[in-house]
Amino acid sequence: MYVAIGGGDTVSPIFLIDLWSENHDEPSEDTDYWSGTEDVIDVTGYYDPSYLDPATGETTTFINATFSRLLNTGDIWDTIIEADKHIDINWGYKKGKKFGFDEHDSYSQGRIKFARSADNESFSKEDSKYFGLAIHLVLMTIFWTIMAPIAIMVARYGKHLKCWYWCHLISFAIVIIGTIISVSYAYQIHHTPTVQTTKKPRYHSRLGFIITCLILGQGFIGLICKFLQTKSSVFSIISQVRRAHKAIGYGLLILALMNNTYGFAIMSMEIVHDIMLAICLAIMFLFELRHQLSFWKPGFLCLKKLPEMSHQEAMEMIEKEGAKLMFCDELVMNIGPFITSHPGGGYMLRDTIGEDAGKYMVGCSSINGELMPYAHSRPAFDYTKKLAIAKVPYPEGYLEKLDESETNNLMHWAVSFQHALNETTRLISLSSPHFRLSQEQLQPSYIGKHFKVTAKIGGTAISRYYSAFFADLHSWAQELDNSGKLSNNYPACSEGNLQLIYRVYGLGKITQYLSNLSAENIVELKGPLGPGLLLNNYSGNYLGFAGGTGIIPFLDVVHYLWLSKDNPSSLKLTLFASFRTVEDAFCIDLLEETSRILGEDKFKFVVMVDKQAKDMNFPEIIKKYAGSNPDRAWVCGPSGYNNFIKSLLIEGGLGRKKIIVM
Ligand SMILES: Cc1cc2nc3c(=O)[nH]c(=O)nc-3n(C[C@H](O)[C@H](O)[C@H](O)COP(=O)(O)OP(=O)(O)OC[C@H]3O[C@@H](n4cnc5c(N)ncnc54)[C@H](O)[C@@H]3O)c2cc1C
Repeated sequence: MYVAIGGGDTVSPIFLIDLWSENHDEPSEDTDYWSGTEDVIDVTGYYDPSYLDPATGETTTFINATFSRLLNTGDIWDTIIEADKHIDINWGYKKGKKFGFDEHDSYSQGRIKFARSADNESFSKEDSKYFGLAIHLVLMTIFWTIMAPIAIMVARYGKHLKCWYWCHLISFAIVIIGTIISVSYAYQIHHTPTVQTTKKPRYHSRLGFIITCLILGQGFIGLICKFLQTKSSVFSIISQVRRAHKAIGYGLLILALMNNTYGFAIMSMEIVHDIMLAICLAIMFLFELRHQLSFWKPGFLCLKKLPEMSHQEAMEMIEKEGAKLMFCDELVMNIGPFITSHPGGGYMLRDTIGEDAGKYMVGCSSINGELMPYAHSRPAFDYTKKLAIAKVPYPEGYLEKLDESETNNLMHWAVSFQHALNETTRLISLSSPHFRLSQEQLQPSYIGKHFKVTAKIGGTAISRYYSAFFADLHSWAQELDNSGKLSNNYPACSEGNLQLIYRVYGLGKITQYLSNLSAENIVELKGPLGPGLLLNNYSGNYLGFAGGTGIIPFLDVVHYLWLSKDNPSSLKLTLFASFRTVEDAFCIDLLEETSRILGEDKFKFVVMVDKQAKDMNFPEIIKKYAGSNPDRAWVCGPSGYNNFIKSLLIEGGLGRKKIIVM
């Protein structure tokens, strides 16, 4: 209930009007509302603008107003006054002739008790309700304009930080609990029947109610999301729950910021709110811009300061210390703190420790081959830099640099020639005026490394990886081919040229691009990259599993065995090669003939084409070989194939650390 008291600039009678307002807007008369009645009765008193205060002897203004009102008027637009209980009262006044609500010079609030006896009367200048609502406003501002955006930004931009999850969880736990308490408190001190509420308070309370219900659910979904990311390996469920959590989170933030707008408007403090909201949105916008465009790249700058670490050293850390390391091109990443934060689920990273993740990042492989390959976004590539703990130097001597100013990060090689090994498989020979492939004796550590080919296709840069090899297939075939049995379809390797073999896919982006290149066309390359076979010396007993073009890294091992046939060497390889069709197979006669001449105790070669694998009970054979305790097993093929072989090897008793998945 408002009671407006009006007067003039001369000693005059006063008048009072019974008004109602829920917020700090101009109130309307009760009679303007539905079923409202004028309930101020028996008004007497006067307004004296030059009243002589007997206490101070000074002239001042004085209002004397006496009126009656039933404690319970029965009008829903009047507060029920309970006798002997404190109620809140606000007042404002102004000097001047004009009567209005927006020009009060002074205002304040307090508490008053309408007492049954004089002893019980009380009045104090303090308004508990106003104070309570002000606290609610401050808390909601802190929670939703500061803490919630920080918690969201930590989750969006800080997943590489160890503490991000706890920051997110604790911040939101505070926001959730704080909101529920503050909203309940605000409702307790300010519950008003819906029919009495005007537009802004009504929207404010309804939105507040929706937010309070949603935040509890959101907290619960957040915990489920974390549980699934940590424990589950069902990608579709993880991704749906994560998306729901994200969508509700953003929705909640928008609703809460809208509701803060109403809250501030009710308190007539729009300007404060607008400034805070503008700052909050500007900060969020800048962070997002940076995230999307990477215009400020601390990760990139830090890269130069990273210590160097070889693939071997990183693998030792994995084996001996249980470090959770992974490679991405030249970077060594510590993915430990990130495992359960990976949007696709922690299982994806757990399964690929020790592997080069570049293939998953660029979208030419998917985990276990179960999903469609997914080309990661630019921000995801930035994460690899943030997670990097070291940089692998390019192997010295692999490529001879003819021009020291050139870098392996971005090389341009020209096509010398392309040669069809079969209907779908091509050998491409590349030359460069700035680089030459090593002509020295082949270092074991070079074997199995790959190069990254990048091309702009349809305006987008697409990258794929291709294994390089050193063996000169032509002279190898000639040396083997005493009886003229070989197909002799092998091109001679030009000195210093880089050789890649690729299978052309009908819809394959990069293989279509490569197959359309002619002599002298330029190919953009980065490399050599990847751990390769991690061979330290030419000794040991190894198992090799090659799926399709996965046979390429093994060519150099077998070629070494061939070249060293007259020297005693303790290197032994058993190689299983699988092809989908006979037409897909290549270099088979070369490897079979080498095996026949060297003998199976040096190089055993088993080649299978699709159905053959079933006929010969391939899984049992793999398990048997795994049980023969080789020094290491190399698995190189599409990710589905790799995963299949890896699990059979583990089932057969070979330790995970002995299996190198390429
Ligand atoms: C370390 C490493 C080394 C490698 N070495 C070699 C190598 O030496 N030689 C070699 O040939 N390959 C190699 N690969 C594989 C190579 O990187 C490419 O994945 C392969 O050449 C296909 O690339 P692409 O761009 O032509 O095909 P992509 O465009 O990636 O398509 C691949 C296949 O998927 C199909 N496909 C694509 N998109 C869809 C879709 N939306 N729906 C259904 N099907 C689709 C295509 O038709 C094609 O059959 C290697 C991979 C890795 C990780």
